Amino acid sequence: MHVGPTNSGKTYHAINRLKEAKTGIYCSPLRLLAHEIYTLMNNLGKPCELITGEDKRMPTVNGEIMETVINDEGEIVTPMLSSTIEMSNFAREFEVAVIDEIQMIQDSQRGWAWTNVLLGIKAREIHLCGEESSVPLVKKIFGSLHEKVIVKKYERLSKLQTSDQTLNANWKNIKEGDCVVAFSRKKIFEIQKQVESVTGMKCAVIYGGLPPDNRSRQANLFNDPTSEYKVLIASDAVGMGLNLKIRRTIFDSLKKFDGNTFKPLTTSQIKQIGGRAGRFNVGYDIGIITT
Ligand SMILES: Nc1ncnc2c1ncn2[C@@H]1O[C@H](COP(=O)(O)OP(=O)(O)OP(=O)(O)O)[C@@H](O)[C@H]1O
Repeated sequence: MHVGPTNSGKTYHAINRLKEAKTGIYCSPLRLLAHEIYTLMNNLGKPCELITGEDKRMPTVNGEIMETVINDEGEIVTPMLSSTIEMSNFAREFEVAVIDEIQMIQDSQRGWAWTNVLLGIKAREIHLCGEESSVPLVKKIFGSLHEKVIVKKYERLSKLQTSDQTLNANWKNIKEGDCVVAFSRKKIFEIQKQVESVTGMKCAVIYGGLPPDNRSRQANLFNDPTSEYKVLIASDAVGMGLNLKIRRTIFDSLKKFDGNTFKPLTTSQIKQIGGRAGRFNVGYDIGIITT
């Protein structure tokens, strides 16, 4: 297990191990991250297939789609596979499996997928990345199976501070590198309109339902210092894995609708989402969180 706060290099170390493996699978919490690892592996010359709920892509070699390789069972076989967690492959055997954001195993709606992969994936070595809070549960599960769990703890690579001042939804105070987090698509577009009109800066937009290619484009626009997109308006979809050049995370609300009622965000959710600010090696050394 690679555990620690956001931006502490957990995924970096797990992916480094995946890069060395002859065969491997990356199980992603998000389509966009599955795409990222698919692209990374193929660019490294390790043929990698992509499977998400709405996309299936064969490996590419020098930008060209690779010929299909089919095994005796009629399955397409490539050494590497990057998939969303719900689309993980339980039939194939892998040297290394990387399961990202393992704390999601405690999620009431999607936790089943992490449980399935944890217990069902056929890999000699499983690397779990996520919050330290998931260690007791994972140890309990593997303990009952007499499997060994090694826990590696990481420290955050850049500083994270909370601000003692709120913006009070006064969007005039928005600055370059800010990311406003809101929890409905309607609210995201409302804020985008307001921020653009009062600051004159363009806003990139990221939310869960946005197709992955579009999401990558928005992330690239925001990260590119030469683009006119200086601000990001996003849902909590930014809370997982994306490398974004955020200076300050501004929560539009500290409550989120869970399908039944509005619930206050937990400390861990605030850290996960807010911790996107000040990401190591991609911009600002100190991240700031405010409302
Ligand atoms: N040892 C390292 N050398 C160079 N870059 C690193 C190193 N460790 C991490 N990074 C870079 O720092 C950034 C954050 O690392 P990473 O994504 O692994 O963090 P994480 O702990 O998995 O965080 P999160 O849970 O937020 O995704 C990435 O851009 C990663 O490439």
